[in-house]
Amino acid sequence: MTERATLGVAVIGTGKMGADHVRRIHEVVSGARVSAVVDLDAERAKQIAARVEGCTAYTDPASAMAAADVDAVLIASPGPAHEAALLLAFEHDLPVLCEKPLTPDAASALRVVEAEQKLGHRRAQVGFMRRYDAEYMKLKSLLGTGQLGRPLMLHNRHRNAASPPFFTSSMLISDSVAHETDVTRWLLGHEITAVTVLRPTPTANAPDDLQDPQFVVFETDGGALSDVEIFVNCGFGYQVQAEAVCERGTARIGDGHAMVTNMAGRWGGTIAQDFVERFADAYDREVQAWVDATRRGEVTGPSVWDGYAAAAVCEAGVRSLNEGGRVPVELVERPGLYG
Ligand SMILES: NC(=O)c1ccc[n+]([C@@H]2O[C@H](COP(=O)([O-])OP(=O)(O)OC[C@H]3O[C@@H](n4cnc5c(N)ncnc54)[C@H](O)[C@@H]3O)[C@@H](O)[C@H]2O)c1
Ligand SMILES: O[C@H]1[C@H](O)[C@@H](O)[C@H](O)[C@@H](O)[C@H]1O
Repeated sequence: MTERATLGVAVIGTGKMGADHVRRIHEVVSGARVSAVVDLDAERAKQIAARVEGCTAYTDPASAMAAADVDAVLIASPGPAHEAALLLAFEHDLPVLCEKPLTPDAASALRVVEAEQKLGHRRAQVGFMRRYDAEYMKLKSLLGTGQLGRPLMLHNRHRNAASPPFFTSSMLISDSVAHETDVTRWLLGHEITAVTVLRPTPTANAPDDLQDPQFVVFETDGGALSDVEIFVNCGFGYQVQAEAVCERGTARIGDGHAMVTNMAGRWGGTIAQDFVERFADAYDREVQAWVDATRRGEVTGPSVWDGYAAAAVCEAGVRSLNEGGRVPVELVERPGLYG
């Protein structure tokens, strides 16, 4: 298959993540250029477009996707807007990189799976970027060697310095723990079969009515347990850690000891302050891999099925959060398109 010339990408949503992806495609990634940006906020779209020569600002995704210089779409609008943008991209048969979550609930995610199946070929990759993080990749490859034996448990910690004003208790699951649903499925190669969410007394540092932190337990069809401490107003920085406990040993990532200093009777390092800093390399690798695959006419990386499975697990998690107890996860049969 011949490689396409430079890929013209439309970035939909130019907030924190979308603006960072525009910078990435413009300055870091090879083989692509930002030919369009879309934001409901016209002023914001114009400001971001002005950073890239030849980039047009739009306020609606349909006009951008119809433009002659748009070959592919990167969706970075909020989760509830993803379904409409994905279905529109499929109508134009355009390749898509869609930020997580695929959609915020299982029914809408399933509609996306069905729409892609109708196309008859994979078109979209979901932005579960931890699969491209050097530390997670090392852990995945170690588990793959079998040296540690069968994984029994996975302990995950996911801490944000502060949550944005629009964050709700359900979003700790559907927006944040969405990452650990994918990490658990990907690292262990198991499906998650049930979710239990426990509610410690909230921190006084979270906005009123926000259940923060939460403690989540996943059960898997391979008999493993994966737990997640999700704490989005920890105050001190951005931390993502994982420890696999296996039959013959353990392996841990995310301690972030890039440099340790000793000074004035103390030792220590620094903690990243947000995801843009902590996962910078992973986002670069993810977007480059998407551009390269797209130019080869392929779709690789986390699939729409992975996005649907994560949405179904998160929906069960939100039910457990609101109603209490253990909630089983029901998935439809996996279509052949997803192997
Ligand atoms: N992979 C990661 O680590 C990571 C990190 C942060 C955010 N995200 C994801 O990226 C997406 C965006 O998050 P963010 O933090 O940048 O949000 P944000 O609120 O900073 O930005 C969203 C932008 O989208 C615009 N918008 C809203 N609805 C739109 C629509 N229908 N069409 C076009 N534009 C629209 C808003 O005006 C805003 O500028 C979310 O899905 C989020 O979960 C992923
Ligand atoms: O949308 C963001 C993003 O996915 C981050 O990676 C995660 O740490 C945050 O909790 C979430 O709100």
